[in-house]
Amino acid sequence: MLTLDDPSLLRAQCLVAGEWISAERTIAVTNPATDALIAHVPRLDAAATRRAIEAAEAAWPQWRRRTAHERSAILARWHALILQNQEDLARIMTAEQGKPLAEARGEIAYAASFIQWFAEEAKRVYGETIPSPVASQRIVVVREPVGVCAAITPWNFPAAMITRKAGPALAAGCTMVVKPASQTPLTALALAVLAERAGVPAGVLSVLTGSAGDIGTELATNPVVRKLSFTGSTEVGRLLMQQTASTVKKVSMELGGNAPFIVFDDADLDAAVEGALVSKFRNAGQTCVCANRLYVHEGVHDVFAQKLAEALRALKVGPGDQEGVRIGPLIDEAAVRKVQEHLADAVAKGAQVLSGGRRHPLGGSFFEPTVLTGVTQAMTVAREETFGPLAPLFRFSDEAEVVRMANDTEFGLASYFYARDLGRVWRVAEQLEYGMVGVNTGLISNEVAPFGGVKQSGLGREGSRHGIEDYLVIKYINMAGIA
Ligand SMILES: NC(=O)c1ccc[n+]([C@@H]2O[C@H](COP(=O)([O-])OP(=O)(O)OC[C@H]3O[C@@H](n4cnc5c(N)ncnc54)[C@H](O)[C@@H]3O)[C@@H](O)[C@H]2O)c1
Ligand SMILES: O=C[C@H](O)CS(=O)(=O)O
Repeated sequence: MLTLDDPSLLRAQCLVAGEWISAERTIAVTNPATDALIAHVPRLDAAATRRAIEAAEAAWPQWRRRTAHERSAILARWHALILQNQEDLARIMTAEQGKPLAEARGEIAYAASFIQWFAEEAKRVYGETIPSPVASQRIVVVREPVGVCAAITPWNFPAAMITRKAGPALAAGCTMVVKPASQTPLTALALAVLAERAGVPAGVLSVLTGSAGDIGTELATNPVVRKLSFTGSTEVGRLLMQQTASTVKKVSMELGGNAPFIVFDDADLDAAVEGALVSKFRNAGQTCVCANRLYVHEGVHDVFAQKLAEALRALKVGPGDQEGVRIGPLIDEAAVRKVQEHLADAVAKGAQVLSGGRRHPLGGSFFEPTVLTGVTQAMTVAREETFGPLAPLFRFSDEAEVVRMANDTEFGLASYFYARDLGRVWRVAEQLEYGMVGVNTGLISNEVAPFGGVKQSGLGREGSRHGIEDYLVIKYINMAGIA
């Protein structure tokens, strides 16, 4: 049973055009740890999406005319309300997504930090003047909100992936229609309750649950929508890029990953093990920046493998609302099957299970944190994002060879390596073909740095001073006839 200090935050309705609406057709939201029903949310369609888009268009002129300071003050209130309700929001998140409560609390704080960051960035959308080549002309450049925006977000970070988009959009003076993942809508709807309480005007922010295809296609093809920001799989990202092309929308794509995690022979091994635990097993391995391939120098491989396996054995697996749990359930049965497929393929091709390797005795979608050794580039786990608690170890001996193997993927989101030689740190950091590089750390995500990938891991950056750029357009004003 989900017990909240403020039960009104558990909202089984959608915020559309300033109204909370229900629907005859609904989607069941269940707890992945217990399969228990939490709530039914509306199964909205393209018509409801059009209403939200029309309301966003109608609300935009007034919202963009507010001063940056006024928008900033509303975002600051939203930030404060999120933190004041952190415990309830974390409970809702753990119930519908499964992550341990401590991680959920952390995600709520992380999500709130984007609202706070962009409340401040709203006041720094600067323009420029350019010396004119013509004496009677003056050249001014201003940056303006792009207009009605759409956001489609994944289930693994149900709060932060929304605020990482809504924060800069509203700060820039845009309006936004959000479609959260159907597995984790309640966190998004609770954030919408708090946005409304903070003073976000009707129509400026709508949150719709329902058919991904129906809502998504409307958001991707409706000409009123000028910008679409997507976080999710590369496969769906490609589809949305095709669909948005018909109306030439701005797009931000935060897509899949296949992060290498390299441990050199001069690494601090205890730090590397700690980094591997964070990078590989946060959210039970269900993050886009999880270490997906662990390359360990042959000179330290066996010690590192034993240390990692020993550290894993200390991690408690169980429902996220239980005290001390570090590894919650995977989101669903399909996620477990993908881990099993990667595991079976690797073992069939010669890998060995050092630790774990089975469904957890708790049953359901719980899986033992697993370490594989003897893994090679020929195995599926080297090419596909596992998105589960499976740590495949690859041996290497040569720096140039391991950089080549690390870059041998169509993905380019996050990468990590542990080394202490300064020359090696610079060489490897510069040669890794990724949007983000963690050096001697397994956790690189924060609101101040530009988060995003290269190659087929996406387009654009979220967070940092760059994150608001995707919600702005540049206008050049030439004033002639000046004596
Ligand atoms: N780069 C990042 O910042 C980042 C962050 C989190 C997750 N991810 C990636 O997301 C994936 C896991 O999340 P997921 O399973 O929710 O991804 P997903 O692509 O299946 O779904 C993401 C969102 O897209 C919606 N969607 C699905 N099909 C759609 C369609 N045809 N049209 C419109 N919308 C559609 C879903 O309902 C959901 O809201 C992984 O690949 C992970 O790497 C990336
Ligand atoms: O799944 C990847 C998200 O971006 C989570 S985080 O930003 O790395 O915490």
